[in-house]
Amino acid sequence: MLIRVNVYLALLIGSGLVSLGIIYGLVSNNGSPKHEFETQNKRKFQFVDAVKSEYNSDLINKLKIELALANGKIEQLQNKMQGFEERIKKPYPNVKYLNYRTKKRILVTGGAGFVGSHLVDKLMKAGHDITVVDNFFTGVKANVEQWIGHANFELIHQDIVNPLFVEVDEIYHLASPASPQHYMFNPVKTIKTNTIGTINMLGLAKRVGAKVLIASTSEVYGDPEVHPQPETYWGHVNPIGPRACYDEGKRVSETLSYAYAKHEKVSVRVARIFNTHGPRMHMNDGRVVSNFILQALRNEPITVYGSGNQTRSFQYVSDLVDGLISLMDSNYTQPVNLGNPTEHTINEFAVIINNLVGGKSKVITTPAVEDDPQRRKPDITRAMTYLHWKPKVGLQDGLQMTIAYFRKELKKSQKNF
Ligand SMILES: O=c1ccn([C@@H]2O[C@H](COP(=O)(O)OP(=O)(O)O[C@H]3OC[C@@H](O)[C@H](O)[C@H]3O)[C@@H](O)[C@H]2O)c(=O)[nH]1
Repeated sequence: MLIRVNVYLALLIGSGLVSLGIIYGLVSNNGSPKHEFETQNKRKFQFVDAVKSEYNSDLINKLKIELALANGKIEQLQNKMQGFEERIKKPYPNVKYLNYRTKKRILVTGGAGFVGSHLVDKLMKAGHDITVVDNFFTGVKANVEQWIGHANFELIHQDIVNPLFVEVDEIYHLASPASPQHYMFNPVKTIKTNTIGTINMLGLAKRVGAKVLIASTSEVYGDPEVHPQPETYWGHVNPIGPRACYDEGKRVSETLSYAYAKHEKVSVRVARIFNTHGPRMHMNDGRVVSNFILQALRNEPITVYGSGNQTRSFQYVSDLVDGLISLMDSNYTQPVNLGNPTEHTINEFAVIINNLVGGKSKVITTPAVEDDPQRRKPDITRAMTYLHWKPKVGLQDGLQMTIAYFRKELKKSQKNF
């Protein structure tokens, strides 16, 4: 019994001592229990604040990621919608009504190309029946897609090196690669197109009694020794140089035209086309205008081949199309230069284009191109006299439209990658 009482006492004293110890500990540590309570509370709040701010920054980061994902999805949907909108068939552009007396059946070879498609637009709008034949080497269906399905329009996928049998009243023979990079890609093919292809078109014209316009080029003058170049100048062409497939090909094309005119009584027109630019030039056309514009838009160095002192004169595509139609409609059968006589050096073009684009590209010089014509400017007296034609679109205005086109194309192509 005594032992049990002692144990109780010991326990009581022990627990009392422990309590005292704790109270002492608390008091000796921070002064008063109230203070300790406040400190603990403060700590608790600090802890809660820290947790809160960590939670907040986690939350913000999470929200940021979700926002970025949502933005990505919105952009994807916008692109999809734009794709759908582009696929929705737009109504055809207005086409004039022509009766059977005034409506012509017209064949445009190379009609899906840069110049050809603009010509097709104008002839379609004028109300004629148009047949386009193209092998799509440099032409693209998109250039004529606005007419596909129209009752006045037909598209034939064929190479004109193979004979073509259609009934037409007029033939605009534009089919041939025209950019030096493209025509040098397969010189034999370029020669075949401009010789066999031209024979096929002249043969067709002879068979059906059609009038035929041959798209020739300023390149028939080669690296000219006469400046500016009148149609009476015979030219200065290297017959075995890298450009010969095109230059000589077009010269044979002209020769064939006048042989058919003289001996087969085919009604021919020959347009000598000078440098031209405008929308629907190929993105990788390789010619100076498209190269410089794309380089300036991408802030890449502008590549001037050689000294840059060589000159060119650029016309806008709508002027050329007007000239081609005026020539076809005229009674004039000798070759006619179609070009804009405003002449600039390539160095000047680099600056003009860079400024118009508002780019920061620097201009660099790369090795000169073999047989590059050093000066080129059309004498357009003939066109003015016999066709009453002269270019209407100024260089800067035309370039603005070409730049706007490439800006749009570049955006499209960037979206697709
Ligand atoms: O990036 C380039 C591209 C071209 N050039 C130069 O710019 C000048 C024009 O060259 P392009 O390739 O545009 O065209 P070219 O005048 O040589 O040939 C053109 O002539 C008239 C048309 O019939 C044809 O479209 C084409 O053959 C050349 O002196 C060429 O060397 C550059 O300095 N840098």
